[in-house]
Amino acid sequence: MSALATERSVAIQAVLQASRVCQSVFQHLVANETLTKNDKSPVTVADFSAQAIINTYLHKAFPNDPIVGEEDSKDLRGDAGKILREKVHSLTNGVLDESEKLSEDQILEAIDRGNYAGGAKGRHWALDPIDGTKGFLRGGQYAVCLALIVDGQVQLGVMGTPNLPVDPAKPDGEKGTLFITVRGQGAFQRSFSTPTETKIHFSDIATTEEATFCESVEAGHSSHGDAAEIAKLLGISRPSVRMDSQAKYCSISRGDGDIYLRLPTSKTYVEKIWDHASGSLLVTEAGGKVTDVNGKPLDFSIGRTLEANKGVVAANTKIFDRVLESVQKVLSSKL
Ligand SMILES: Nc1ncnc2c1ncn2[C@@H]1O[C@H](COP(=O)(O)O)[C@@H](O)[C@H]1OP(=O)(O)O
Ligand SMILES: [Mg+2]
Ligand SMILES: [Mg+2]
Ligand SMILES: [Mg+2]
Repeated sequence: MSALATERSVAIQAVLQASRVCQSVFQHLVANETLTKNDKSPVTVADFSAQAIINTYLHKAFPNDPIVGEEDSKDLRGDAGKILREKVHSLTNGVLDESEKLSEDQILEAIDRGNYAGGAKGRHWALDPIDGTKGFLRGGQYAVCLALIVDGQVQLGVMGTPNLPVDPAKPDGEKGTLFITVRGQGAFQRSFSTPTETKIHFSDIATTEEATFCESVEAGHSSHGDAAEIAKLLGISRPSVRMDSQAKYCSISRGDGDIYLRLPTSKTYVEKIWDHASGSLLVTEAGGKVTDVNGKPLDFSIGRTLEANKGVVAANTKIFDRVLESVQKVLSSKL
């Protein structure tokens, strides 16, 4: 049996079920209701439900593994949290089998199992139950992201992207793609509906002129202006593909785009490990390279954040050095 085979299959089941609960919340609370512009509650319900489901699956299979999860149950407790708690409870159980159903207390307990501080020793999971909350609300891209970190190094990543087409050549075809990677074993994708996996890899472009950028929709999360300047230096003329969430890591890993930059927009923002753990391993296993904007490897050994890093540069290995050089040229001119 290959290394981490059990972890791989548990992570796949957990992410699939969590992705289904997100789809169900979207159908129940977003698609069928008129939302006021600032009503973020549907995504909150989906966030909590997805974290409860994944932590329950992980705890059942690996009771001693700690979890670094983005959410905690504070907003679901007491009288103030009653309405939200009831929604999370009913929507979570709506996708679970009869034997798996959870009580309200079990849901709260499961969510709070994500309170681990992280660090350099031993193994722990890193979970972003929904990455790309804005994408979720727009019916655009979002991702359920789970990674296993051992002694500070990401060893396994599974990402569910409910709105990403299975076949990029058929944008109106089946949606719901799962991305799976284990260190040293390559990168794979499959649909939500069929377990057959296909190996994925970066496109085989050799020059930056042929490249396409994949960037955040939100300019507040990564500077569009700096990206445009970098594109110019690299001779890129194709328009950037903009999408929310870690689906950007997935897209470049299967060759839909070639470069993903997260260019700091503030001096104070610190990236979180759950936003990059699974995506960065997917990229390296698919033939790409990832560092921060200073060319330093992402350091997952510090705790819940990537405190030692600034921004992210991910690209096809063949063009990576030129991309990083241009990133540094543009960013250093801003200092
Ligand atoms: N100022 C910021 N710079 C970079 N990333 C940010 C910033 N503020 C929030 N984020 C995170 O960016 C991710 C979404 O990125 P994108 O726009 O590329 O889809 C989310 O995980 C979000 O965190 P959070 O989940 O706390 O909102
Ligand atoms: Mg996130
Ligand atoms: Mg999130
Ligand atoms: Mg968040």
